[in-house]
Amino acid sequence: MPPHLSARALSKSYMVQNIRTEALRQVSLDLWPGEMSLIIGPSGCGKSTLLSLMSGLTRPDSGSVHALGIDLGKLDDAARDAFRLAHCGFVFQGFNLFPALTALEQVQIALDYLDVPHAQAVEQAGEALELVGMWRRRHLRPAELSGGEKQRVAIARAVVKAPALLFADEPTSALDSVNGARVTDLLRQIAHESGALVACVSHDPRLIARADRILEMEDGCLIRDRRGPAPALPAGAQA
Ligand SMILES: Nc1ncnc2c1ncn2[C@@H]1O[C@H](COP(=O)(O)OP(=O)(O)OP(=O)(O)O)[C@@H](O)[C@H]1O
Repeated sequence: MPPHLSARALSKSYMVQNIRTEALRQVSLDLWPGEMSLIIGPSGCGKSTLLSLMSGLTRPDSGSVHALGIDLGKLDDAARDAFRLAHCGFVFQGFNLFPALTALEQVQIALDYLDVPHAQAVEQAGEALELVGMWRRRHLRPAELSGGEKQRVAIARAVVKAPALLFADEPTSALDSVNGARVTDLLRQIAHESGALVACVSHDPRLIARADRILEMEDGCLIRDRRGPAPALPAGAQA
């Protein structure tokens, strides 16, 4: 099976007040569907930059990203936006939920952007909430949910359109260790059951045991790439 995402010799630097920071130096990697890869490393080593380049949110200074066989560097901004809308889901540390919307509406709204008919959007949103164990709390607004529950709603919103590529940037950093572990297990379960490629950034070494693959970064470079110790979740397992 070919990789769903191939990065080659990716480099990115930032200039701030005449000081250049090399955030990423010649990073190459392949990611496959059905796997949850964890990108770890110390603060400032380039993890978020790598995720941003791989998802087409940012352009590299040099190097290339092929995602689902498409060279993202050849797409103009509008085409990259369309690619992300169609194929990518994102989960961020701050949940990014709308305060006024219920859990069901938060998820349903992701389908409105894709012009999915209302009744179908409600049904799919319900299924996504079921997947993350939040169906029974679908009428609640963010202020009425715990941090772990909010992150599960955010994950439901990211997966409701069945993206081939799911990117998570520090999805557990606002959570205690129990909820952090549950959210990580859920991301892995989604990779295994839906076949999505899941790339997750974290500086939390406790998550290493829960990933299929661990990519370790230091100073803008990928310094280690290994398989995780986590056994596959049994079919139908609840994270
Ligand atoms: N938009 C930006 N402008 C200037 N410098 C940036 C920008 N984004 C990242 N950097 C710098 O690039 C380097 C890598 O940042 P990045 O956010 O990718 O690291 P990280 O490993 O995700 O860090 P953390 O774990 O703290 O979130 C850092 O030195 C950071 O200060």
